Amino acid sequence: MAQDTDTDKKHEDFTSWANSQGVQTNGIHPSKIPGRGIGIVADRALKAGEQLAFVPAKALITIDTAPTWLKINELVKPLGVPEKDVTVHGALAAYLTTRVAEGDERLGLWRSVWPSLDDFKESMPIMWAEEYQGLLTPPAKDLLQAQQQKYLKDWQTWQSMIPSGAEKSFQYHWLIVNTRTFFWKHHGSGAKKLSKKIRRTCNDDRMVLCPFVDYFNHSDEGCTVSNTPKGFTITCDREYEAGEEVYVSYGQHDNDFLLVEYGFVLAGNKWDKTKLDSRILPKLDKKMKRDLEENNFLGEYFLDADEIEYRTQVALRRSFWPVARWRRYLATEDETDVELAYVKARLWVLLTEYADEVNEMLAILNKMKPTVQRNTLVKRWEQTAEMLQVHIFRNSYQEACPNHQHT
Ligand SMILES: C[S@@+](CC[C@H](N)C(=O)[O-])C[C@H]1O[C@@H](n2cnc3c(N)ncnc32)[C@H](O)[C@@H]1O
Repeated sequence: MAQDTDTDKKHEDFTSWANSQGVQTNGIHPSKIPGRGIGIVADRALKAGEQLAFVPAKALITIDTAPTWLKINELVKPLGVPEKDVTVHGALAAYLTTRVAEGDERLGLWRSVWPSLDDFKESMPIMWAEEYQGLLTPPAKDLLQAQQQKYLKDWQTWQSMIPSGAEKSFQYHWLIVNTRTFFWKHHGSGAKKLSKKIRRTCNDDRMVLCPFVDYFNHSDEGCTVSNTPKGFTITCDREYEAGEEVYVSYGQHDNDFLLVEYGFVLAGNKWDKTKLDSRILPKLDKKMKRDLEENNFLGEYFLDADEIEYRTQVALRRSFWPVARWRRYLATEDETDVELAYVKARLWVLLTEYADEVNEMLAILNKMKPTVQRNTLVKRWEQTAEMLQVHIFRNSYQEACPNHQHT
């Protein structure tokens, strides 16, 4: 109980500090939410269209804040790193790491409400033991690999700037930036001082840390987050009852992406889908891959609970049709009933093989000690199984040949 009071006090103090920085909040407060860390909750009944929060530009930590101190222009050359490799993500992580090591007071209250390194060790796959990483779904494994490479590149760029022995702190702050930044397109004069090359790369990751707004948890639908040169505004998307959690949406992300980038999966996610590349790519020979690549159809084969995406359909047909027949399909999408029945049968086999893999993974996971990591993995594999089952049923013999009577 005493701990909860401490937790409340911490968030009250941070909110007062944020207010002193010009952050306006209306009808909402931060609160502990089981399974979601801290989130934002309605103080009272809220109406659609109400402004819930405003964060002025001066309260943000941006590439404009960081380089003034990091003097990126002067530092990039001695770092010996090509300018194109300098990311805003890495710069912000280096900035936070060094400021924290120097005991920056401004960050003190804000940091006190961030998740701990131990929280990340449980939730973020990049911090998991290899035993758990090896049990991720294939699409999540691909995402994790890309993230690990991104991290490594940033670490190699910035390590000479980081106080010795602070790699763990850099990694922690890199994850803070990964999970708590928002996209802001209005960089100010600080960014203009950066070389053109760096600014070009900044276009790809215009990340900013936004006090208070970084308390909002994600849902597939949520309040509107808008930004202007003046700052960020959060506008209520619908009616909320007092005590109800209020969300924003971080984007139209599937659960493999949410898991790797943010450390959670949603129970109901209208944007959820699963990638079939690990099943389809091995069925393609060199020539098939070349044909697909020439037509911009190589890789990124998804299905969701409703449909098998068009590029997946295209790749599947290339895996067993002669190229001339496949090109006709690309041009007209025509196919006979017999051809369609055959496609369905091949799809059924592919999805059934994947479903067998899912069941094997679930059997392994179900024998493991129920930790947070293991439970998250079980959820993700079960969600994958559900999406596959819909299409296994739709492409089953009975569905493909509804007029056929079994005797
Ligand atoms: C921008 S922060 C939101 C505030 C955060 N919950 C906290 O405790 O400070 C993003 C992180 O919140 C958590 N999160 C956001 N939405 C979530 C959700 N719907 N379910 C579970 N965790 C969520 C994840 O750990 C994510 O990395």
